[in-house]
Amino acid sequence: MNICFRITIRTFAKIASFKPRPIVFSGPSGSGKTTLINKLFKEYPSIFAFSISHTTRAPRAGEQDGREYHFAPRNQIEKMIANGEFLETTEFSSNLYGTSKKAVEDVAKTGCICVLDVDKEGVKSIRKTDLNALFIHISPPSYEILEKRLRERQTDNENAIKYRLKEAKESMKFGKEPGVYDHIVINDKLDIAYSDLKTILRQDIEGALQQQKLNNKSPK
Ligand SMILES: Nc1ncnc2c1ncn2[C@@H]1O[C@H](COP(=O)(O)OP(=O)(O)OP(=O)(O)O)[C@@H](O)[C@H]1O
Repeated sequence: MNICFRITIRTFAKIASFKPRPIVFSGPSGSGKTTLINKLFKEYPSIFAFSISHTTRAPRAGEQDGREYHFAPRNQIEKMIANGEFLETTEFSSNLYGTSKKAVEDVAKTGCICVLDVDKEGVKSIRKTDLNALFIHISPPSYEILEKRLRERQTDNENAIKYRLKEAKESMKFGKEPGVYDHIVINDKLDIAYSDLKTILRQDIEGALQQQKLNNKSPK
């Protein structure tokens, strides 16, 4: 076999074999998940991507089916749930929301690392599936600092803050349960938390960057 041909086969084998694993972020509201995820997206715009969720809620002005969400009627989503097509679902303000396995696979197929931001129920559901994901818990340095950050964020009224703080206690307890999360990042000083996160994700990021280089070099 000619050497060039052998190298090409090896290259294609590499391209076919590498599939970035999804990263599941979870932690109390206000712990800094969005802040840290946004930093990853900013530093690695071609590496990380969100999957597109399904929802029964009506599209808002400017939203497009298949871009912000897959908009679908309740009976269709319920049928998909019954077929085991979802990794996790949740009901909020009388609307169903869910992340389908296909939506996450679609991201992996592009060579990007799929980012999921879910609550503890979502973590429990995804843990039960065969999705080879990495689970990261983002934790505030303390409950008191979490409360301070939620108040300073100024996005919620008093009732919403009280609700988030109540949920946070459960989420912080859940974060310490053995075997649930692969890593815990304490978000005290933002730069340090981000650097810790990048250390955890170093191999995933390098793998995806490598993959994208191979994809760009491969014959079209
Ligand atoms: N290390 C940090 N130090 C100080 N403030 C921070 C830090 N990380 C995040 N914040 C601030 O705390 C607030 C909550 O952060 P963020 O919105 O990212 O949390 P979240 O976990 O995504 O919350 P939710 O689940 O409600 O979306 C924001 O105002 C953010 O700017």
